[in-house]
Amino acid sequence: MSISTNSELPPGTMISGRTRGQQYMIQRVLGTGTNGTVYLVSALANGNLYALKMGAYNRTLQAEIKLLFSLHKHWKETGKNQVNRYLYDADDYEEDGLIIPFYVMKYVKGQTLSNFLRSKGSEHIGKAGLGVLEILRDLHEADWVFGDLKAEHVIITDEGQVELIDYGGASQAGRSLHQFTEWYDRKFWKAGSRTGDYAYDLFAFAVMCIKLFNEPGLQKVIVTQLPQIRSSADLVTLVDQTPRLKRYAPWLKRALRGEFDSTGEAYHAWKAVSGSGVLNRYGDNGDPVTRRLKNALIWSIIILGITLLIALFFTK
Ligand SMILES: Nc1ncnc2c1ncn2[C@@H]1O[C@H](COP(=O)(O)OP(=O)(O)OP(=O)(O)O)[C@@H](O)[C@H]1O
Repeated sequence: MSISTNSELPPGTMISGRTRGQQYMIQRVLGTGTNGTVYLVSALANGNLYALKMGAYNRTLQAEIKLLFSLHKHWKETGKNQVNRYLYDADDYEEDGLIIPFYVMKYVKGQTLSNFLRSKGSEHIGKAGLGVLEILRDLHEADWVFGDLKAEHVIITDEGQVELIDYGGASQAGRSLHQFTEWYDRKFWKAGSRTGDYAYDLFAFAVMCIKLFNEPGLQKVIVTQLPQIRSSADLVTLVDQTPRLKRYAPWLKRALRGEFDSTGEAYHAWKAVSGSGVLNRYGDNGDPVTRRLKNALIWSIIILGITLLIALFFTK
C-alpha cells in the first residue's frame, strides 16, 4: 500500500530505506513544497547531512524520483561533474504498515538569491546570474531543461557557490513541462509553448531578474492586464522601466524574445555585459587560504610597524 503523509515527522525520527538499507535521522524540516516535505537528515552511514524529500502523494514523488534518476544516469554516463550534485539515494520506508517513498539529495546550505542580493547588494546579480547560467548551460548541453526556474530555487551557498534546488521540474528537451510557476512561464506571457527547450529557461531567467528588481511593476501588469492581451512586450516595457536592470536590458530583451541561439551564447553575452566572473567557490573574499595569507600579511606589517616604533622610541 502506498500513501500520503501529511504530518511532519519530529526530529530524531529514524528513516530506514527498505530496499537499499540506508538509514537517516531527521534533524528538522527544511521546507514543504507541492510534492512533499523536505527534511534535513544525517546519514548513519557517513554522518553527512543531506536533504530528504518525502512524498505527500506517492505518484507525484515517484515521477520526480524517476526523472532525477534519469538525470543522474545521464550525468554519470557523460562524466559530468554534477554527478554528485543532487541525487544521493531513493527508496521507501514502512511506518505503521504504510509505504512512504523518499529521496535523498545534496543539502544546499545558504541563502536564496533574493536574500543574497538584499544582503550583498543588487550589483551581485552579475556574478550570481552567471553562476545560474553556467548550470543551465551544462543542463541544456545535456539536452535537459530545468523548467521551474525562480529566485527561490537559486541558492548561494555559504561558500559563495551558486546552486539550483528542486530539480523536480526538470525535463528532457522536447517534452512538455509539468512543473512551472505561472509568472515565469513563457506560455503565460504568450511567448511560446510549454515544451521544454533552452529558451524556456532563459525566458524564466529574465522574468526572475524583473521580479527581483521590479516586483511591484510585474504584479501590476499581472493584475491589470487582460490575460487575452498579456504578452512578452509587457515584460520588455518593464525592463525599460527598471533602472537597476539598465545594464542588462539588451540581454534580457533577447531572452524574452527567444533570440539567443544557445545558452552558451547567452552565458557569454551575460559575462560580457556584467563584466564579472562566476562567484568563486569561496565567495567574494577569495579562498580561505588566500584570505588567511592576506590576514597574516596585514598582521605582520602591523607588528613590524609597532616593533619599529618601539625600537625608534628606545634608541632616542
Ligand atoms: N537540496 C536542498 N537543500 C536545502 N534545502 C532544500 C533542498 N531542497 C529543498 N529545500 C528546501 O525545502 C523547501 C521545499 O522544497 P520543495 O522542492 O519540496 O518545494 P518548493 O520548491 O519550495 O515548492 P514547489 O515544489 O511547490 O515549487 C524549499 O523551499 C527549500 O527551502
